[in-house]
Amino acid sequence: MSEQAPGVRIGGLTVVYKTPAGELPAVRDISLTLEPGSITGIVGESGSGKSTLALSLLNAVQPPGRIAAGSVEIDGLGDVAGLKGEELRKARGKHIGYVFQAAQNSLNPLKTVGKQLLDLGRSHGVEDLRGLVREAKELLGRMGLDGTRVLDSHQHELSGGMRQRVGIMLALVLNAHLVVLDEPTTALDMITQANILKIVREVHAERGLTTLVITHDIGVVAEVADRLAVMYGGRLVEQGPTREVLGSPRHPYTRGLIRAIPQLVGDIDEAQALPGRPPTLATVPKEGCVFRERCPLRMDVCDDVDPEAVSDGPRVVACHAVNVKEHA
Ligand SMILES: Nc1ncnc2c1ncn2[C@@H]1O[C@H](COP(=O)(O)OP(=O)(O)OP(=O)(O)O)[C@@H](O)[C@H]1O
Repeated sequence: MSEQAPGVRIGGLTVVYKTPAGELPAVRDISLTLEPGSITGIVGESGSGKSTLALSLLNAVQPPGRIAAGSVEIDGLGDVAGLKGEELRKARGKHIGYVFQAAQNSLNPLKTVGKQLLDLGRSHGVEDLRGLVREAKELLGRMGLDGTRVLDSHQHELSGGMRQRVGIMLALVLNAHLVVLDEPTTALDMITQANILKIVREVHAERGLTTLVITHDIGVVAEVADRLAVMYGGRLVEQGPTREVLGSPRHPYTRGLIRAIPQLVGDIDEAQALPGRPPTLATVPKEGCVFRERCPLRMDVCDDVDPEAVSDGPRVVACHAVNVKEHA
């Protein structure tokens, strides 16, 4: 892969998990482009399929899950949905930096962070291991940690927030140009969170990265992302430039998500929780719109016909009610 920010084109991606009721889709027919050099945020409530989509970028969906259809084209790597074995292992880490959702718990409890860093470097053929350690310390220092101390520590000696920052360091240290951050700031207090998001933005700009941030917290996306994609029940319901989507959300789900956030609404008394609960794999409707059970704009057609994603300039919305209104 080139030393520049790669573009990523996800096309018609469907990922299923095997369940007692058969194989059910957690991600269904999703198409999404990550422009080179952009930060894209994916938001949605728990269970909407965000992590499954992110894992597909590394072809790392584990059984009982599998990519059932579609492609994930990454510039310089080709369709990673078709990569296997050694090729795939090399692509991970070196080309794609990844912070897993449970970053606080993903370190090896028996080895110091420094030893794990060296293992990571060796397994990706890094020759200048001293340089790697220097880089790791620099990144940890920027995130407000004492790099030397952290590298000498075992997992149990670090707080959840410190482990999370170690996870971010490990995702960035190999100089991958595509970086996927799954809930990068969940264990952090507000001030540390703001600081980490600032560093994510800085490193993104300095190194020329393409970055994907997965979060249930729309405030995080508002803070960092150029583009925003909203997932519900395994479908992408709305996407567009972050400012436009947050400023004038079109899909009723996006509107509901935004109305539920006091910081974005501007007044805690105005914030209204989104009624109802998101579907699970077993309850997500197989036909029609996945959001209809909670939708204030529900129409008859929503029961039978899955709304198509309709583009309007940089905005894309999949909703019968919105698209009828705006294209009438
Ligand atoms: N290993 C698995 N086996 C069966 N179902 C799974 C498995 N992993 C995830 N799922 C289901 O797939 C759906 C999507 O899960 P996923 O973790 O991708 O969502 P998410 O939006 O990232 O949610 P969260 O923020 O809670 O992680 C959920 O209904 C989840 O229960």
